Amino acid sequence: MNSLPMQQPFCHQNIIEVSNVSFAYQQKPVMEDISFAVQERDFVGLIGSNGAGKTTLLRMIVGLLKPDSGTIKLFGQTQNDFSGWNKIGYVPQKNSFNPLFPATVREVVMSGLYNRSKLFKRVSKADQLKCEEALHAMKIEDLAAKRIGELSGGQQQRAFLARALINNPALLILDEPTVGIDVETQQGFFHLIKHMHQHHNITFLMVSHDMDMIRSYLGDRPTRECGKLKLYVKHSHELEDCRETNLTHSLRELRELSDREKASVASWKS
Ligand SMILES: Nc1ncnc2c1ncn2[C@@H]1O[C@H](COP(=O)(O)OP(=O)(O)OP(=O)(O)O)[C@@H](O)[C@H]1O
Repeated sequence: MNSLPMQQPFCHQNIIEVSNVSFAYQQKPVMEDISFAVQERDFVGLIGSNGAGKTTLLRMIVGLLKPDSGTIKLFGQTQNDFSGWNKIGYVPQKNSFNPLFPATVREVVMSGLYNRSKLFKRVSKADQLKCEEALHAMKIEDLAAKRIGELSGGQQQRAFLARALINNPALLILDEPTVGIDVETQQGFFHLIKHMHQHHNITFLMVSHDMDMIRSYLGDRPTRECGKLKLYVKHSHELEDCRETNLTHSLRELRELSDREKASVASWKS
């Protein structure tokens, strides 16, 4: 009998696996024995009252805080073994920048590319191109040369999203990304992240207090509750499809590609 474990369908792979995690600040417990998993192509909305520990949890996931007990795996590896940090884009809770902060928007966005090995290298043409693409995606090309501190809160938030996008992340972790952003920009932003979720194979973990947005995209009821936290989850396509193999996904991608090509030929002809 074949004793090999059955291979998981592609998009059922755990991207984040939080197992029995507890954390306290100076002996004051924030969460106890939390476990959940985020699978590839999930969009997870993390909801909870003020002080429930949402930011603390995100900071543990991205390695800025260490759980007191329990483990967190990323892309199947423990955080100690994990080296693919550039696969993760993280936008922390809104910061307000001192208007005198010297970096320009372009420099802030570019800094998303730097890790220890790149810090002292010259910026390549390819890196510049990535930066321009990220600025373009967030529609802030015209602000690129401005000092980040001169921007409005919403514009700063876009710059931080561009910074998170520059590495073309597989996982985007957002902590209340639309706080302080006007309604129109919020709608544009949600439209963009939904598009990224449905068409660009990005997995999302997002803290938000915007229940209208959460319900409209992720449904009325939480899929899971752990401690004081509620998780609203939507997979990027019908889960039934995932019972198939990778082939379903490949076919879907081929179909989407061919639709896009048809659309671009049609627009070229007209
Ligand atoms: N650096 C810190 N030192 C001590 N206590 C902290 C620290 N950061 C957060 N806390 C406390 O830990 C608890 C959880 O904070 P956290 O910021 O994770 O909550 P949250 O769910 O993100 O809240 P909010 O919705 O208000 O952003 C709160 O009681 C908070 O006061």
